[in-house]
Amino acid sequence: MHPPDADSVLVRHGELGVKSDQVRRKMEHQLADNLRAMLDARDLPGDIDQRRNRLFIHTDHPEGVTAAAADTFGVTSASAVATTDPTLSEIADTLAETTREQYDGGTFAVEARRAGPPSAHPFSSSDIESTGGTAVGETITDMGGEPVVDLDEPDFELFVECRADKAYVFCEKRAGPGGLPLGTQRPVVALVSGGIDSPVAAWKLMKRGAPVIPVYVDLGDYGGPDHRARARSTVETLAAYAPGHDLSLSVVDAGDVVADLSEDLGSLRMLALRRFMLAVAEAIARERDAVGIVTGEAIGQKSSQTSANIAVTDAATTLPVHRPNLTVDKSEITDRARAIGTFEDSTIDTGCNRVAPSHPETNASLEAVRAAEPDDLLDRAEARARDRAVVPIES
Ligand SMILES: Nc1ncnc2c1ncn2[C@@H]1O[C@H](COP(=O)(O)OP(=O)(O)OP(=O)(O)O)[C@@H](O)[C@H]1O
Repeated sequence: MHPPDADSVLVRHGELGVKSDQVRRKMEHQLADNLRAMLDARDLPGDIDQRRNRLFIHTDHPEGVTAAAADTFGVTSASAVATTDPTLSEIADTLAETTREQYDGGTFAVEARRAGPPSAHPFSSSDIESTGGTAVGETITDMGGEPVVDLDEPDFELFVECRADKAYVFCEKRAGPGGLPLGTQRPVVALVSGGIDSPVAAWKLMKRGAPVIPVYVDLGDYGGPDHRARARSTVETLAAYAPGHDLSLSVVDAGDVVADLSEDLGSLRMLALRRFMLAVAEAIARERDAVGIVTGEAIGQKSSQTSANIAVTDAATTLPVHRPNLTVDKSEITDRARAIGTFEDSTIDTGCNRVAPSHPETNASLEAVRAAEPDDLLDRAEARARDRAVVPIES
């Protein structure tokens, strides 16, 4: 919902404001680049105007641009605004026009913020609220309604932001993902299985500014083409949040490794496989200058993810393994997957064979796993990582 004469989108970012000037400027530039790429990816016109602590996108497609900004990491909220002169009468007229266009019954409120030195305007923010509120009330009466103000939970809310040179009127603050602009942290390798959890984990790292290098370990007969396709689809959905950043999917062939482990390792096979995957991720990270690995694991969610077993798998790599879902309940991870759009891809039935043993070890020791797994397991991981296929992903 936006004012009829909306000509720009006001983009707010949260955490950047508390950084030093130098860091903030760099992050704001990255955010502007990412917004530019997001608009291009969606074929939306817009001129980005970078101001201190906020950005404006001047556009004649306010709805689409608001949605694009609200999908961009680092953005806390976005509003399609009508720009007007910073006078009480112009602001009141714009509020009245917006009411005529958008009011659909119920209570209303006007919330105003005035910024700048007191000398910038001969009125206060409460003056804007009372003059604006009167204009809105009169418009509702003209429309045959009964104007009732509710400052706590209005059905229809209008906002005014009045600055020294311009005033902005809007009816919505569309929430963005928050976090930091993508590209303001060093990259990490994301182990993406295509299940519900790992795309969410990768998205969370992206939200904090770290680009991800997605890696899928192909399980051969234990996975199959649908399993691979599912992983690819989740990465395509993630890539839509990251235009301008390369999310090509590395596919590492491991069918024979899984078959060997399944034959020889009994209750420890999942741990050896997880260690193989982390070693693959580390090899790719070293080559691509990435500084960590992200997985979808949550403590205790599966036998390979007990606190004891995580210690054993972690020992396969010297890189930090980020597990942003570690303490998050499955229902919450699933809600997030639905919100970011990866849930549907993740729940495609793949009919893949089960690698996990019927009685998996839940309290393994590193010594026992090392003794049981093939001596060359981690070397094989390194070799497989070198031979990987890279599938381009469009954003
Ligand atoms: N085939 C795979 N390729 C790449 N990474 C994988 C693969 N299988 C598992 N992983 C990584 O190991 C983590 C734990 O594996 P788990 O068996 O729980 O995966 P899953 O249930 O198939 O998928 P998810 O954890 O995404 O829901 C995953 O979150 C993912 O980061």
